[in-house]
Amino acid sequence: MRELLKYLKNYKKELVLGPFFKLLEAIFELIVPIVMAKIIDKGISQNESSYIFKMSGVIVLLGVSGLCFALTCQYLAARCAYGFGTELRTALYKHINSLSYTSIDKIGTSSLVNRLTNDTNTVQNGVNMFIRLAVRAPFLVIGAAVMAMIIDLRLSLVFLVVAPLISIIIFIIMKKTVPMYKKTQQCLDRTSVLTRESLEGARVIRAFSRQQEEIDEFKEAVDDIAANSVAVGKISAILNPAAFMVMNLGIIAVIWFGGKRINIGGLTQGELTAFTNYMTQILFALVVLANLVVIFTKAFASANRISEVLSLPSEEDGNMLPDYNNENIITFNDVSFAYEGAGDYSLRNISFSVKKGQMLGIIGGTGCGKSTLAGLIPCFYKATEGSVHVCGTNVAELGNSVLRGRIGCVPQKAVLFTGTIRDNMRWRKADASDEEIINALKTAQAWEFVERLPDKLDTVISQGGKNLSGGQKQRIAIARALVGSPDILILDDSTSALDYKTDLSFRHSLSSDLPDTTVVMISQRSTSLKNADKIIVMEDGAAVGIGTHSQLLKTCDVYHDIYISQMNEKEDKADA
Ligand SMILES: Nc1ncnc2c1ncn2[C@@H]1O[C@H](COP(=O)(O)OP(=O)(O)OP(=O)(O)O)[C@@H](O)[C@H]1O
Repeated sequence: MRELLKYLKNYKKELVLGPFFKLLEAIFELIVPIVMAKIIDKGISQNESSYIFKMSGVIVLLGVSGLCFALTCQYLAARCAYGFGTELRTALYKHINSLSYTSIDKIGTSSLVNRLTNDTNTVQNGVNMFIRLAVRAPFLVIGAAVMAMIIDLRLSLVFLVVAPLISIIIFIIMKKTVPMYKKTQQCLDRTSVLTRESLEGARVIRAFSRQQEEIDEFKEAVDDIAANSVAVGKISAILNPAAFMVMNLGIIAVIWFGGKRINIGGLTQGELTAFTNYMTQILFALVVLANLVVIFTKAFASANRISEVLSLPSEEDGNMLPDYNNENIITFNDVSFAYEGAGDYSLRNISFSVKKGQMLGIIGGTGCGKSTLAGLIPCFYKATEGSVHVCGTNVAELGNSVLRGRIGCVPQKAVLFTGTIRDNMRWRKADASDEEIINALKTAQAWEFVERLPDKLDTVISQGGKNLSGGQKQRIAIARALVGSPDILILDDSTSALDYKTDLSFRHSLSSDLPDTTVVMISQRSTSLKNADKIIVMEDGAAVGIGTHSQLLKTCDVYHDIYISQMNEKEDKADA
């Protein structure tokens, strides 16, 4: 929580001046009933119209000055709250970008988006309201009570009964509703996650005709919010009538006892009017305080959720890659790995090494740990046991930007970003020339279709690359990783959408165009890995075979079975 306060440090002036101006407005508001009393007691009772006009002018002046103070406070509050919100959002966004995969997995992407948007807005609103009302409302309650006591101490005993009664009503209602507000916030969170998932997966939902199930699930979540909000509304609805009832009973008591005091000359009519005015001021201020409690409760809950993210450690920037002459560019020493929170190991006792310029193939059934193994090389996750070395240095000790700058990654799902093809191609190397980009596109077998596009490299890729086919997206994603000739290229089943011929041409171009690049290729097709210098056969997190294609055919049953089944499939297709 305290961590968030540092984003307010540039707004100290607003934090002091804002409530100060609101305080001035409240002081002026407290003066008005006194002036009213004077108008009644002197102006009206003695029929002094000039006095009435003069004092009415004072009331107008007080009103206009109060308005100016209120507007100044509003301006300062907005400056502070929105400035704070912007700084917090920027810092949070920067921090999220520096989080390790493990931390991102822990919170979840949808929840991170919510914290970055909804929660920062709620905290921002909390700061705004703090400046505008946190000082004013309690000051008005105390100030009005003091003013009433100054007018008539004995009559103000009514306050001692009315104010605690109203406070008790507010307390009981808040006690019931505050937890419900928290629950509503959780329900809103769930709705945001569902909205995000169903919009992102709209095509899949339609392909599986799951619209109704999604609508039902969404409706259930929205109904939860509605039910909660209605329940809160019903309880909160009691607040105003109950408080006003107590207040009006109080006013009756004040007028009753006050009338008697007027008769014996202990109080004037104007003072009694001022007294009742102070009573209503107290009531309104107490209701504002109740609303403030709700706003602050929400803001504190959101601040905690933001703090939780900010307290997650950033990926530290470690050492530079030293000059390295040993030929083993990647080495796994008895590596085991378990995802945080997952009961079981996803990788067990993996040991192998790859030489510079070689190609390492990884093959195995789904969920056997291929992507997990490849993800340890750029240190997306740190090995739980054992160590991973790149260029002879433990990746856990290397600076991530240094390490990842040397590695080109093509993930399983080709993700492109809004912008031109050229923009997307410059992700590894910001100043890559068109020639470098075109060479990378040629190696990835993508230039043939990019060249035919009317705008070529200037073609705009729409959100998520929706204006490209799956194979085209994959080829651009591969080309993006090739720009700047990385030392290591990781292809995570990245040629799955390519036909056999394009896949073959790509592999040929890769070995001729980037002879010094070490390639780690995950593939379901044994034919794609046939020429690899080393193939790791994975099964249930363990390496059940390591060797060349011909060695594995003889020594590894799993590999032999995969190869034979794929050959049979090919023959079946040829027969058909
Ligand atoms: N972020 C994660 N958190 C927890 N468990 C995970 C995570 N990612 C993967 N796993 C688990 O680790 C195991 C290995 O997953 P991995 O993605 O490495 O398999 P894979 O061989 O690449 O599969 P596929 O061929 O289907 O892509 C699986 O059991 C999977 O459920």
